[in-house]
Amino acid sequence: MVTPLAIDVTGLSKAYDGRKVVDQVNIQVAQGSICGFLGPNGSGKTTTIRMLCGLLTPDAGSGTCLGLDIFKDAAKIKRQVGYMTQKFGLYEDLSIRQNLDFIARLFELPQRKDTVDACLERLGLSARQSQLAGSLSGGWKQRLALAACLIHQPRLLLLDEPTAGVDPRARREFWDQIHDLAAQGITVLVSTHYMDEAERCHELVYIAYGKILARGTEAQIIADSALKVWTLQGQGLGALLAPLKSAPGILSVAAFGNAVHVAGLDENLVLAALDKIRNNELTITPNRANLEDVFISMIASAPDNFTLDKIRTQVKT
Ligand SMILES: Nc1ncnc2c1ncn2[C@@H]1O[C@H](COP(=O)(O)OP(=O)(O)OP(=O)(O)O)[C@@H](O)[C@H]1O
Repeated sequence: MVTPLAIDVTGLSKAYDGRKVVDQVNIQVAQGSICGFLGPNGSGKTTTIRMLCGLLTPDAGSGTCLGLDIFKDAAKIKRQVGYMTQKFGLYEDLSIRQNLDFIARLFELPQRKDTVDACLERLGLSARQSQLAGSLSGGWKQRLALAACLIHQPRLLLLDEPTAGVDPRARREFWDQIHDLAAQGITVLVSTHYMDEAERCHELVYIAYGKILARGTEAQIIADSALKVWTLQGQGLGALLAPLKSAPGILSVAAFGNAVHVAGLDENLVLAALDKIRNNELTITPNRANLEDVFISMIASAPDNFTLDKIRTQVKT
């Protein structure tokens, strides 16, 4: 049986002041799947998410969220989607329970007290329910924010960098919750800058300069990139980084602990660059690309719309 799509949009576009910040974006996410939405700052993730949940009207495109038309049924979509914004959006001078009760009123949920109790219980917030939201640590604030976007039992969660600034343990607990929710059939589209979180997603979409550059599972994206990577270890690595970065054909040079990853698409060019710095102190071994190598290399080789815009303006004037 084919799993229905919770998100199925084509050609989504949005421009601000004549500049396309989301450009012909297609996203399909199967129901119950966790899709990681990655991309550098300003690449269009928030704008896309806001178009999906009906908060922003696309300039162009078509499609459905939860089977509802993103243009005609925006109000209905909003009621069935949980949207967690980048910034903590709850009332700091209300307690955890009061915040959840407030949201339950907004959604006009029946049996409000029982609903809030169940939500507190589900997110492990019952013992802290009287604590003011403003006095919570980052991890607990994030848990409350997740509770707030789950209270009306949405079928789709749109999470915009939900774990920014949260410690590793709280992040791990958060991701365990996300997987529990997906196992219950809830679909999740989550934007993140953390590669370990990307690895916990069922599938990934990578956007840069408003355009989707890659999609698929982690393994598919790495294989499709055809990126060649070598690992360098040894003395004096620090001094070699600058010359390597500027060598032709090198798309990414990154230190990982005591090793450096050097990546490029053209094996001959990378090997030529490595030959120039080769010495007896260095060990150079071919390696498997990781997601970070792939994404950094994609940015290095992607056309920068904003630079292009600048050039076009200069040409006109
Ligand atoms: N209301 C707006 N008016 C003008 N420009 C905007 C507006 N909202 C977003 N932008 C611009 O659109 C581009 C995409 O922004 P968006 O917030 O969608 O990126 P993002 O991928 O979510 O970034 P980040 O990872 O930093 O959150 C940016 O250049 C941003 O400055």
